[in-house]
Amino acid sequence: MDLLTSLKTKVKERKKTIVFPEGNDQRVVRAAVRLAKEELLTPIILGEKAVIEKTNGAQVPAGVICLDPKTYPTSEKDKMIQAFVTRRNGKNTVEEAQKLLTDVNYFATMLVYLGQADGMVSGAIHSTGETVRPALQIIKTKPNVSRTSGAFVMLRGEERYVFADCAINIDPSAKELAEIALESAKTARLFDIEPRIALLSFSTKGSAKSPVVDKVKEAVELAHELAPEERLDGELQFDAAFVPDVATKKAPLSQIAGQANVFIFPELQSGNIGYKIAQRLGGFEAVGPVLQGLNQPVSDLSRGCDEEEVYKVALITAAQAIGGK
Ligand SMILES: CC(C)(COP(=O)(O)OP(=O)(O)OC[C@H]1O[C@@H](n2cnc3c(N)ncnc32)[C@H](O)[C@@H]1OP(=O)(O)O)[C@@H](O)C(=O)NCCC(=O)NCCS
Ligand SMILES: CC(=O)OP(=O)(O)O
Repeated sequence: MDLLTSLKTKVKERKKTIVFPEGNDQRVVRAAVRLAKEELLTPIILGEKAVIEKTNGAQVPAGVICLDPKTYPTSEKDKMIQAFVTRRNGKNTVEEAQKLLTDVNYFATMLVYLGQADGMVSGAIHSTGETVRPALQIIKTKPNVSRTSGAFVMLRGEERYVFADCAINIDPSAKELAEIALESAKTARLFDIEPRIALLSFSTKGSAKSPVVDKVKEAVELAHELAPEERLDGELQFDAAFVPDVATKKAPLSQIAGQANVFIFPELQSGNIGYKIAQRLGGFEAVGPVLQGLNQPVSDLSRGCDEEEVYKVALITAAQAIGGK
């Protein structure tokens, strides 16, 4: 079954509510309206109804909730402010909370935190920092996860891979890299990919020496200790990880080399550049970033996304809300 069909089947059974803070962006509004019409999820679009309908170019159908934070009932807003201050545990005052909650990403994240939505999709017009910071501060990571990270599912014909971290951690430590690798294995399984994980480098099995290579080697050791059952290896160059002939020459003893389908980049510059090259030169569709390791799903779009990508990322967010990772 292709990715889209399997996601639709999954989310249709247990319709989730997803909040879209960017009600003034046509790609977002049209994708949300489509998802409602197809009865795949219940969208909450933030903004004034008249503006949302103008953005859509038509009235929004029944099943779409338009919610304007500016006219949100005072009693509900007060509850939200109190919940925010409590969650921030001394890090923000009531005055700061009032100001922050005028930001649609903070407002939408609080709807998720308070259980009024099951997930959030934003980032079509907001930067990654603006989109994910509220989630990092409010929703936070799951008990055994110290850092959230961003994975892309890369699709081309029958090919399906996971690339991470392409979105969040600028220079992860060895421990964080190990965690990113193991969280990416869970993301892979969410997309029916049985993970074979390569921790990438410019070195294969000691061919180059550098502290940055040592970081990747240490991450491999830590990941093996944390999850000995996972099929994982490194440090590997991309060709050694992906091309069987090259793997035979560069890493003949590796069980993963030449067969990897989950690629872990050593830091964010290579991860973000790598996925965009595969997307723009390699003709892969890049779906994501899927944020891994959060207590509740929040997805950050790329600002270069189109309506189709918003549609798919929303389906993924709903699938994350259902679980099964
Ligand atoms: C994600 C990012 C915005 C966080 O930066 P920041 O908000 O300045 O981070 P801070 O260190 O001030 O931390 C803010 C909060 O988030 C938490 N946090 C930061 N990074 C986190 C992570 N990866 N996972 C979990 N929590 C994180 C901090 O613990 C802190 O929580 P607290 O306020 O409760 O103490 C930053 O790492 C970043 O800019 N990454 C690159 C994003 C990007 O441009 N990607 C390319 C395009 S996708
Ligand atoms: C994921 C990503 O690179 O996002 P943007 O293109 O919005 O910076």
